[in-house]
Amino acid sequence: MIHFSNVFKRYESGHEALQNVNFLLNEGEMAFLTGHSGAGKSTLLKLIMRMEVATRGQVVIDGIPLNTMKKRYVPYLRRKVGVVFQDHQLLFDRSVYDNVALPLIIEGMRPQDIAKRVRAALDKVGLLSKEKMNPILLSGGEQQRVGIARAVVNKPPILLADEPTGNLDPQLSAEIMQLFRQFNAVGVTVLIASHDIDLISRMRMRMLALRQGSLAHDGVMA
Ligand SMILES: Nc1ncnc2c1ncn2[C@@H]1O[C@H](COP(=O)(O)OP(=O)(O)OP(=O)(O)O)[C@@H](O)[C@H]1O
Repeated sequence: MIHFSNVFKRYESGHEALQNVNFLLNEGEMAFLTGHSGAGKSTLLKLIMRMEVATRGQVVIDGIPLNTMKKRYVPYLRRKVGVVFQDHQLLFDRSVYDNVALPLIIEGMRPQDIAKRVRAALDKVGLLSKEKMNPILLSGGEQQRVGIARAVVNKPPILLADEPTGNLDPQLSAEIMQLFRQFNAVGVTVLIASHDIDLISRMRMRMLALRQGSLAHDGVMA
């Protein structure tokens, strides 16, 4: 599903953010991506979304090699990949419902189909009763749940998250991680960049650890 072979990424500044990264995340697998600040986590996620392109090597997503992918196919790739950000990037001039509906409106889906999908996504994250509220009134954990609902509303086969619990306390972080597990349990391939080694080790899941752009560890932490 997500396949990196001998991937290097050098930015125009000359900085080599990733060096010879190799891993395969199969369909339906879930893993964490860790590493010190500047280790290359966000760069790796950007390569999967094709916000950046590898300098050498190959990134293949769901059978599609991204290096040679034509620009016009990028929106098609992005529909396959739901993304959750640390700061959730919600719009505070509209309701929870409208925030979650946004990707479907952009896709041009019919309003009655949008309503079904949005309510199903809000139900999964436990926020159906708050659909009319402005997200600014919600707690940090609830805002992150809205961000997750928006990321999964078009049912992408892949879910990426960049520090999704960065601003949350340990209890809320564990709840958010549980939510990712639930999506994984129904077949979604999940990759989560996180600094939270304690939480990751408690979850006993596969961990890809970057150190200065190289993959230093791949496996369940002992
Ligand atoms: N657009 C860019 N141009 C030049 N250098 C960049 C660019 N983006 C990132 N870098 C550099 O590449 C390296 C890896 O950055 P990246 O953001 O991938 O790390 P990270 O592991 O996500 O860090 P953090 O945990 O702090 O977000 C860093 O040294 C960073 O300064």
